[in-house]
Amino acid sequence: MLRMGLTGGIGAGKSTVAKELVDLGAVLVDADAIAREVVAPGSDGLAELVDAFGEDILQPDGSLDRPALAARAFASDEARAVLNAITHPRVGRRTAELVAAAPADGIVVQDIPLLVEGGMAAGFHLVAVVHADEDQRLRRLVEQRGMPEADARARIAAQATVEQRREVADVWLDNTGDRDAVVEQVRRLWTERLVPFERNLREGRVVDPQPVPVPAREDWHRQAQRLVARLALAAGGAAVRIDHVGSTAVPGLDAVDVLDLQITVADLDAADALAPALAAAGFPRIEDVVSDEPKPSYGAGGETDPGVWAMRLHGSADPGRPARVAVRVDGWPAQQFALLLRDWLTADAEARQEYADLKATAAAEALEATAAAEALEATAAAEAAAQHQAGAEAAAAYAALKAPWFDRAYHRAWEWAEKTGWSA
Ligand SMILES: CC(C)(COP(=O)(O)OP(=O)(O)OC[C@H]1O[C@@H](n2cnc3c(N)ncnc32)[C@H](O)[C@@H]1O)[C@@H](O)C(=O)NCCC(=O)NCCS
Ligand SMILES: Nc1ncnc2c1ncn2[C@@H]1O[C@H](COP(=O)(O)OP(=O)(O)OP(=O)(O)O)[C@@H](O)[C@H]1O
Repeated sequence: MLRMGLTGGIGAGKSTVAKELVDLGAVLVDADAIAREVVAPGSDGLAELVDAFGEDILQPDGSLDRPALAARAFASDEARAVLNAITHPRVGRRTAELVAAAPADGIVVQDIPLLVEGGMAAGFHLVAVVHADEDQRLRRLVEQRGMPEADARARIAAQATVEQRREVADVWLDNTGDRDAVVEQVRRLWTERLVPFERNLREGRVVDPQPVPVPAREDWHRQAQRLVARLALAAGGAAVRIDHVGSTAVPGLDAVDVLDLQITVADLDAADALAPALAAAGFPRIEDVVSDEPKPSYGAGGETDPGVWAMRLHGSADPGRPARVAVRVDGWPAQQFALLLRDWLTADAEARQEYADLKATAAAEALEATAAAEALEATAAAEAAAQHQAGAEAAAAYAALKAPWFDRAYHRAWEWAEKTGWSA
């Protein structure tokens, strides 16, 4: 089951997006609807609200007078905290029941207005934020919903900022245009990302990146932090630390668009025990990698023993966000070197340039191999197979190129570490 969190400020267009996703086949779990259910007449939720706020919040028929409660709740932070403390745990429990009842191969969309405020983002495979400018939202709420402007403003003031939502957004749905424009974005999201992501998740398959370096992207760091948060939640106490490593963690370095993450664990048994949780969170295991790491030809402290380069490798199942997750043992050379390489390349412009050149050469070779494969194959399936083969050849060519460079780099980086007093 793939779970996507859908959020956005009041009036941004969540319901509009959710409706389209349901039409496409998603299972919707709507937090606003559940929030109504848990305070329905006769519920213990409603009884608690009356205890806290008084009989004034009831209508003559005994049901909740929503405008009366809203007037209290959005007038003070304290009152809203009391309201949230009563409703949110109940909403959480009911949500869990509904999600558990969804089909195993379902794509579950959870529409949660307060996803960011509640710090829930890391619990989803993907978070989509619907965005419209504040004055646009106000206009829509006032004109189409008949909400008094002051009420709409009070709710906006009680919610997260645009910047806070950007932090958690894997997908940004722009609803500043007309309805058709956002619906088109939703359809593309569904076919290009959600459907293949769900299938990959179910089949334990990871996505491969395009093997071509792209200019360094400023948001790699932020994207990586979102994956780190997801991995941390999935790994729990087994993770000693989780870091963004590899080329995308070096500011300004052009790189293949695949995020490298490293989970540090106490030992390889801990790495193995983590595999099911990582797979369920969207990072299936790739294979047992014993020694795909650069092995220096000399060095102190056991670095030449292939055993201490052992790790477990996972990859992202999300077609929109290729990533590799190496699970390595605390203090072993490979775990230390991943952190050191990132910091050394960040500090040493010359080394960074050498490394960028190496990547560019490898990319040119990959392109040649791909072009040759395309020229040979006529059918789509054969082409896909040939592409895969070309990808493997390109990877092998890259490995052959990079091994000697890494062998030297390992020692250069450690020399730099000693000189500067670096520690992980
Ligand atoms: C205060 C209540 C009675 C007002 O009811 P009303 O029918 O006017 O609004 P409705 O429930 O349809 O919510 C509309 C929108 O208001 C915003 N909103 C609602 N509750 C909150 C809140 N506690 N904090 C910030 N914004 C909120 C959301 O954007 C939501 O989508 C109601 O919103 C409520 O019970 N809120 C507490 C539960 C809650 O937090 N729900 C939001 C998602 S779990
Ligand atoms: N692109 C659009 N153009 C014009 N009106 C829109 C557009 N998108 C949504 N609306 C309208 O704006 C209002 C708010 O949209 P919607 O109900 O989808 O937002 P929401 O985020 O679910 O709101 P809430 O936070 O109250 O649940 C609705 O009346 C909707 O019909």
